Amino acid sequence: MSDSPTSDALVPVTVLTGFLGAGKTTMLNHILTAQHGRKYAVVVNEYGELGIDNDLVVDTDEEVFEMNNGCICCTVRGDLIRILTSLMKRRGKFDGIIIETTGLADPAPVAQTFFADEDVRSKTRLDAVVTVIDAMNIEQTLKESPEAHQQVAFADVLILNKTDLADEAQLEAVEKTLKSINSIAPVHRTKKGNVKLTDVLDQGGFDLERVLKNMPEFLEHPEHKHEADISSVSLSLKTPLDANKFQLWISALLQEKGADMLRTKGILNFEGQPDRFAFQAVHMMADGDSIGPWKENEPRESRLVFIGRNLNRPQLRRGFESCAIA
Ligand SMILES: Nc1nc2c(ncn2[C@@H]2O[C@H](COP(=O)(O)OP(=O)(O)OP(=O)(O)O)[C@@H](O)[C@H]2O)c(=O)[nH]1
Repeated sequence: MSDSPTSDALVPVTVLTGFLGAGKTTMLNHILTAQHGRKYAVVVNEYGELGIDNDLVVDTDEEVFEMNNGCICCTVRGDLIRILTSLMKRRGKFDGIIIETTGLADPAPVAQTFFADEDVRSKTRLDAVVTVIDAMNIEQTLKESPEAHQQVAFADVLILNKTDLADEAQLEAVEKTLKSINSIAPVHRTKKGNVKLTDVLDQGGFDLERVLKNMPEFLEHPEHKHEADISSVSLSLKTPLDANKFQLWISALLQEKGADMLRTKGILNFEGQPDRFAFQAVHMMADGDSIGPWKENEPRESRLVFIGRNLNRPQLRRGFESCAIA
C-alpha cells in the first residue's frame, strides 16, 4: 500500500506480541542492547494493576513508556494513540518505535490503530507484528487461549523461543502446528530471545492486503473478547521479605497450582539486600535475579503480580504477607 507521505518519512513501528511469559521482554532487551546504531522509543503495556515490566526492561538511553491498567487492545487504545502522537512531536530523537503488548493482547486491534487513526497513519508505518512463542508451553496454550491463536495467526514473523527447553522432535512438532495456523510467516528459533535483528526489524511492511483477505472486517470495529476466566492479582508489601520464607512459600504455591498460574512476576525487597530482586515464573518454572539498586525516591516496596485462572486473592495475600520478616 503506498500512501503519501512516502514511506521513508514514516516512523517504523514493530509490535511485539506473544502469550504470557513467552519471552517478549527478554527479546526486547536483546534488541535494545544490540549494536545497531539506532535508537528506539519503547512502549510497554502490561496486564495487572502494578507495573513490573518497566523495571525489567534494560536501562539504556531508550525512553520507555509504560501503559498499565488494561490491555492495549481494549481500554487503553486511546492511551496508545496519545503516546504515539506525542512521540511524533519528537520525531528526530529516535529511528523507530517498538511496542510490547501484554501476553493477552489480540494484535489485530493494535495493528488496526495504525490504519484507523488518521494522525497515527500519516506519521507512522506498521513494520511488522512479531510474535514470540514459548516452545515448551505453546501447544497447551493454543488449546486453552484464543488470544494465543490470534497472535500466531496475525504474525508477520514468528519467533520460536525457549528452544533450550524442548528437544528437536518437539520443536519440529511446534513448527508444524505454527505453520498450520500461519503458513506465511517465517519461523526463527531463539534461546533467551537472541534473535538476529534483521529477522525482526525492517521487515518492510505489515501486509494489509493479506490481512484484509483473511479478515475483511479488519478496519472496522473488531469484536474482541478476552478469556473471562483469566484474572490478575497484584500485591504489595512495605515490610521487607525474608528471602527463605518467600522461596519456600512460592515454590510450594507454584508446585501445587502451577497449571493455573500462567505468569508470576515481582520486584522484591529482601531484608538485608541492597538490590531489587526480580522474581519471575511461567507456570511452575521460576527464575530470579538481582536487578540493581532501588532508584532514588523509589519506595522500597515489594510488588508481586499473578496472572492466571482461579486465583484466590485473600489466600495469595495471606501467603505473601507471611513472608515478611518477623
Ligand atoms: N529457559 C529459557 N527461559 C527463558 C527464555 N526466554 C525467556 N525465558 C524466561 O522466561 C520468563 C519470561 O520471560 P519474559 O521475557 O519476561 O516474557 P514476556 O513474554 O515478556 O512475559 P509477559 O510480559 O509477562 O507476558 C523469564 O523468567 C525469562 O528469564 C529461553 O529461551 N529459555
